[in-house]
Amino acid sequence: MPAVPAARAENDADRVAHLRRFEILDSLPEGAYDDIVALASQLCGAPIALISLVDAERQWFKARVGLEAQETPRDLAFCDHALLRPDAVFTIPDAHADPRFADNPLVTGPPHIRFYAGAPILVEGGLPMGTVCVIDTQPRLLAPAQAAALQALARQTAALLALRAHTRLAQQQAAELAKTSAEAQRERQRSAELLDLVLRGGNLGLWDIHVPSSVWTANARELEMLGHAADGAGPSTTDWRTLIHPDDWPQVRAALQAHLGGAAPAFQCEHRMRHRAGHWIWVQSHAVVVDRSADGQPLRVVGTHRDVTRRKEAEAEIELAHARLQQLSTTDALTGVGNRRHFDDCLAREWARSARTHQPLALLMIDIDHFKLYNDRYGHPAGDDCLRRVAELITACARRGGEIVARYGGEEFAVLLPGTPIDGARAVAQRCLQALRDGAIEHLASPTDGVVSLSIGVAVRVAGKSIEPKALTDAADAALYEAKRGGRDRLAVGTAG
Ligand SMILES: Nc1nc2c(ncn2[C@@H]2O[C@H](COP(=O)(O)OP(=O)(O)OP(=O)(O)O)[C@@H](O)[C@H]2O)c(=O)[nH]1
Repeated sequence: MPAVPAARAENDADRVAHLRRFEILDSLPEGAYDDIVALASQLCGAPIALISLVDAERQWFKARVGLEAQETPRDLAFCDHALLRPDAVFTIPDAHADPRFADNPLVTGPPHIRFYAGAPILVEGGLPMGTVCVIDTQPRLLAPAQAAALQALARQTAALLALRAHTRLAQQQAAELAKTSAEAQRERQRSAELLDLVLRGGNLGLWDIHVPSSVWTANARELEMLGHAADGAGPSTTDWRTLIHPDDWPQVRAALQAHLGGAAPAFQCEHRMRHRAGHWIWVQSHAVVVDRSADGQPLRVVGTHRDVTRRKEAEAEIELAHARLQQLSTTDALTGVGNRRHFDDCLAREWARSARTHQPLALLMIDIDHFKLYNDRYGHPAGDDCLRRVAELITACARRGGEIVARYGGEEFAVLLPGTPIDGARAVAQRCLQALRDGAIEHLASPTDGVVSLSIGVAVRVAGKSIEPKALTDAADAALYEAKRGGRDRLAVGTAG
């Protein structure tokens, strides 16, 4: 008659799943479990003692004494029967006399079981995982104290399983924590790399000011920008204010105070900073308050600096070029005094001023006498030299400041005298005539004294609603004509319009 397998409990699948969660099946031997079977064998005086865990189709021995086999099929397992009465010690006093086991190969063959007693190992929730059991080759019984000891050892085994579960959970949590913290570390690293990339890509130095102490710290790029070693050896001062150009300090302070006081969302400004080599570099500065005290006082400001020295230099060059261009566009190339365009602009401007202030505006129209004859006699290049010299002499006569000397036409000059009444204008004209006489530029072809002379028309007007600037130029032209007609080397004053 074959062995009679135990009936399966309804929750057997749950039980097996629970057992497998301990991940103990097929694990290596462990001292704590070995101790339990050694104790069971000794306390019960049995040659064989096992911790048998009942898997789906086998029983596997976590610890054993007196038996070679590591596992047996579940159908042959005495322990499987013990699971049906979880609260009691399952005992077979004599397997030969029990029809369920008499033909069991473990009874008829090695290890020749006659006696079996198994205490179920009950884990949390009351599910039996297997038994702590003792086996003898002789029929017998357990004393009540031995049965109680076997149950105590089964509880110890359950406690070991619970401990194993807790340990594994703790290990898993520790591993997850380590993973999370490694991920957080990696994330921090990535952020730092990204920030570095942004700072490098934008060529930005990073700085940090502790506001109450004004102590300044900076990253490697900032230090490098200021000429210090990137290894962190910064400027000898920790007070950032001493690094700022004194001329720029008021502007920096105002921008900073606007932000610290809440009037501006950020501190932004361009200013110069001291380079270690002694020169100044231009930086574009951006910063924000990142920490405030409980009462709202700024504690920490973090910002960036971009070196904009090259841009600033380029801007200065462009400005200079622009100024040069501006000057070129208003200057007569031959004589260096203002050109006609400049004169026209100045006349319009001064006319408007005269209209506002009711101050007189005087104009001298100055023409070189017999200049055609000069060119004819001395040649055109000498004529050019003569024009330059005359321009110099006239400019020297208009020395009050505010006067405008311009080349009006070929050998004709104009001097505009803002705020000058007729007497003053006449005096300037006289000085010009005298300067030419004193200058004594040889002009042997001139019927007038053998030196270059001038004819000057003088006119003065106060601008008004019904009078145009042309009135002034026409009057000066008419006066000039009078001077020519009167014999040259003289001035004539235009009549008041
Ligand atoms: N060398 C030189 N000559 C110039 C320049 N611009 C105008 N002239 C000459 O100046 C002369 C002006 O001659 P005119 O207008 O006849 O008058 P003028 O000979 O000075 O005689 P008056 O004005 O009547 O005294 C002309 O021969 C022009 O060629 C210049 O830039 N350089």
